[in-house]
Amino acid sequence: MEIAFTKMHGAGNDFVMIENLDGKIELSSEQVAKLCDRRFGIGADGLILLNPPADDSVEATMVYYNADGGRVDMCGNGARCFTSFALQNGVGDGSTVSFKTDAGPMTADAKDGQFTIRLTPMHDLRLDKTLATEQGSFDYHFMNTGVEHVVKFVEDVSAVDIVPEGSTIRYHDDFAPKGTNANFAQIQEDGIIKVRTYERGVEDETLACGTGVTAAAIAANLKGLAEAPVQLLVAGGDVLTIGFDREGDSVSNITLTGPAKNVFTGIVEI
Ligand SMILES: N[C@@H](CCC[C@H](N)C(=O)O)C(=O)O
Repeated sequence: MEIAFTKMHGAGNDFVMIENLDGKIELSSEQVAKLCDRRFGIGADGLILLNPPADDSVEATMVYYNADGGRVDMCGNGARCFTSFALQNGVGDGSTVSFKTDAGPMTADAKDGQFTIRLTPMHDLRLDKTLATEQGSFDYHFMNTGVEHVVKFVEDVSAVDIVPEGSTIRYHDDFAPKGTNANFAQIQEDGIIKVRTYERGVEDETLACGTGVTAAAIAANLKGLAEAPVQLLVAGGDVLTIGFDREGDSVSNITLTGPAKNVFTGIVEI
């Protein structure tokens, strides 16, 4: 079977996008993993299906798979690419799209090459926790911004050995059985937060993580280290912007703004 795809990226977090508005394409996790493989497939951090809406409250459904073929609830950079891809495929009103993800419904819009998604409410917040590992203990913050994220503030993010440190957090018993993504964040003097992320399901550092920078921005704000809107510099070199309202300990109306770009299109055999 041949499938048409578009390769896209959002701040260097890259995805295979497949238009499936007739709902005919169903992929096994093995097929997704092969399509995302950088040697035997197209190569990507994740794969996204543009599926039909499940009901008339939205215009489409976003189905997200990590590169390992596992389906997870949400992907922030992926949702920006999904917005652009849906608009390119005639979904929405030309600049705005509503869609369901496994994390919940969301709306998004496009303006001047920037895409803004309104995220589902943040939950499962755990601030100021301590993680004991074989390498020692450290403080962290945890929350679900669509998917699970640990945020660890560090002095110099370039000095972090992301894969061993990130995988220690990702597979730690405290986050079992689902595991978590791990973000290392440095508050720079200019107020921009530099973030590097180890992603579950890619099992490596990615060049950006939208829900991860959202967690870092909210953690920084709740700790009195940043004011909304928060700007975050990701490993791919782009700056993403997180907006939200804060009242006491409550955070609402969370938005993620950044680029989404087409790279190439093609036909792949599965
Ligand atoms: N890159 C994404 C997050 C994708 C899901 C993540 N790997 C997980 O397993 O939770 C983003 O931009 O948010």
